[in-house]
Amino acid sequence: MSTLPLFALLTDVNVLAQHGNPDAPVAGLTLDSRQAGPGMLFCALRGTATDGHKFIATAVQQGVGVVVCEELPAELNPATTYVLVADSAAALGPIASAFYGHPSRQLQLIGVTGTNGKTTCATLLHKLLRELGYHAGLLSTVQNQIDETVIASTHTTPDAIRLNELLARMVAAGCTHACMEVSSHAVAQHRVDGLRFVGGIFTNLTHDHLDYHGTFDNYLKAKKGFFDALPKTAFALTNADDKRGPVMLQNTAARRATYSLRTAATFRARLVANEMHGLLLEMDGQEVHFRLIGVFNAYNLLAVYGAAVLLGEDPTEALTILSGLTTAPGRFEPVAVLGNAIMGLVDYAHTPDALENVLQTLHQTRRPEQHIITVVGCGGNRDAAKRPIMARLAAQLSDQVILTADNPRDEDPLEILRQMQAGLTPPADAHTQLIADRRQAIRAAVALARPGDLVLVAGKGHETYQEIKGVKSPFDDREELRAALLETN
Ligand SMILES: CC(=O)N[C@H]1[C@@H](OP(=O)(O)OP(=O)(O)OC[C@H]2O[C@@H](n3ccc(=O)[nH]c3=O)[C@H](O)[C@@H]2O)O[C@H](CO)[C@@H](O)[C@@H]1O[C@H](C)C(=O)N[C@@H](C)C(=O)N[C@H](CCC(=O)O)C(=O)O
Ligand SMILES: Nc1ncnc2c1ncn2[C@@H]1O[C@H](COP(=O)(O)OP(=O)(O)OP(=O)(O)O)[C@@H](O)[C@H]1O
Ligand SMILES: N[C@H](CCC[C@H](N)C(=O)O)C(=O)O
Ligand SMILES: [Mg+2]
Repeated sequence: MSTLPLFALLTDVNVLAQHGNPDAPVAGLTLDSRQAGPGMLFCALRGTATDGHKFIATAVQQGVGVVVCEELPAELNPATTYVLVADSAAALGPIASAFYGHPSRQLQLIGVTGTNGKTTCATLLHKLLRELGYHAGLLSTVQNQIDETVIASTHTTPDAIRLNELLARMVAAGCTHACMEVSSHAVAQHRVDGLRFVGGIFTNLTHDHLDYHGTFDNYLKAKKGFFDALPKTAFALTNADDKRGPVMLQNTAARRATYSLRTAATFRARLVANEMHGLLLEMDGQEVHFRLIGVFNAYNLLAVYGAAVLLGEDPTEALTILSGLTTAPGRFEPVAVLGNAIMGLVDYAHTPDALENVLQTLHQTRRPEQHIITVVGCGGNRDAAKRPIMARLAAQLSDQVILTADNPRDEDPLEILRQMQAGLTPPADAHTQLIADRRQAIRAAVALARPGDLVLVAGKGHETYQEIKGVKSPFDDREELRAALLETN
């Protein structure tokens, strides 16, 4: 087993005190005592449910050689080295980066942050770089990729250890570029600390995750923290049309650039046509057709185009490739069945803004006689404040709505539905139903549809499971919708 001496991992860490052997060999890293083993470094993190410091003794019993912590245990094991730091989470990024040979420094690493559009932008940029001929990696909510090899994803942004391990695998596979999503949780939990980015993209900021961040201001600060940490060699590309776009770049050392559909900006686009089969945009003076649908995707496309140009790619070549790209899985994904004229759509809209955008897009592009039937829910153990807002938006912008379960996790599915229902005002009640079982809800929506109508199943997109009471069972909106459409054929 190859090891590295501890001191080599602490170069970028502010160590307050150290007990034991500074050259202790480190064979692996973990932040979870349940994964701890001989010769490993255990980093004790203060979490949301518990405190990793409680598990130091267990980790030591399991043979870890090094413990990184914010508070030393009362009794120290003479065979273990203890490293005291002010913030373990902030120390872990640089430690993981050093352990895996600073992979981010060997890649052109681009991070995308914002409430909505991260997966779409990161995936489009990855596809674009691949078509330009580069070996490139992707870290996203849907999946991680090394070129075309898929590695399952558990988080939008993995923890610092897994993140650096994946980046190192990309470097080993010959990748020159990597595109990744940077979630607000990741910034707040220092998952990306110690990485060297060559560019950052901001999409937008609207309501989400207030359960975790407490206030909108904290949520904004988490996103802004990513840009504050960018080096001056990087670019920072923001959405000038978003109210919070400019503030993101306020304190960044990076080269600033903007994109806009409405105002003067480094990268400009004009909407020529927004239709069910795609967008026609004038981008940087050239009129181009794109296969993605909806004005919100015009922003994603423009951001990716801007990033490609800032990376030094040829603008015309970038536009030509972008024009042929399809979107990320489960994002405005059509589900059609031969012989059935009902138009099915699966989308990952799980925030009020995303749901409104998708429904507005359907309004802007549908024929007048087409009805919109929406199936939507809200996740359990997540921001409850968005529940009534999402139900109200769904009811306002659809002809029929079915409220249903979306990963209720540890919560009572019916209670989540009641909280959603509280957002409805009387006339909306008449065209809204509650069907907790998502399969039944999708079937009921299809049964309500007439030929030509639109059935939108929102909130789960690419997900292939439904999590109820801690148990994940296979469930895929696309398969369920397809099965329901086949049944009514
Ligand atoms: C709320 C949140 O972000 N939780 C993440 C956090 O866990 P936590 O703070 O709850 O950890 P904890 O259970 O309190 O434990 C504290 C520490 O003790 C350790 N421990 C715990 C028990 C034990 O026996 N031994 C032990 O060592 C844990 O490993 C941990 O290091 O740190 C863990 C390790 O990095 C993450 O896996 C976990 O993600 C959970 C599963 C999660 O659901 N996260 C979601 C909310 C999330 O991060 N989402 C964002 C995307 C949001 C978006 O895209 O909009 C993401 O980036 O994926
Ligand atoms: N630029 C955008 N502005 C607003 N809404 C968008 C935008 N792009 C996508 N959406 C909507 O948000 C949904 C989620 O998009 P996407 O997966 O790209 O976002 P994300 O930021 O990665 O989300 P998550 O935080 O869950 O990782 C899409 O299915 C679509 O409904
Ligand atoms: N990244 C988001 C995704 C929510 C998707 C929705 N289907 C849910 O499970 O709540 C989160 O973890 O809050
Ligand atoms: Mg995502």
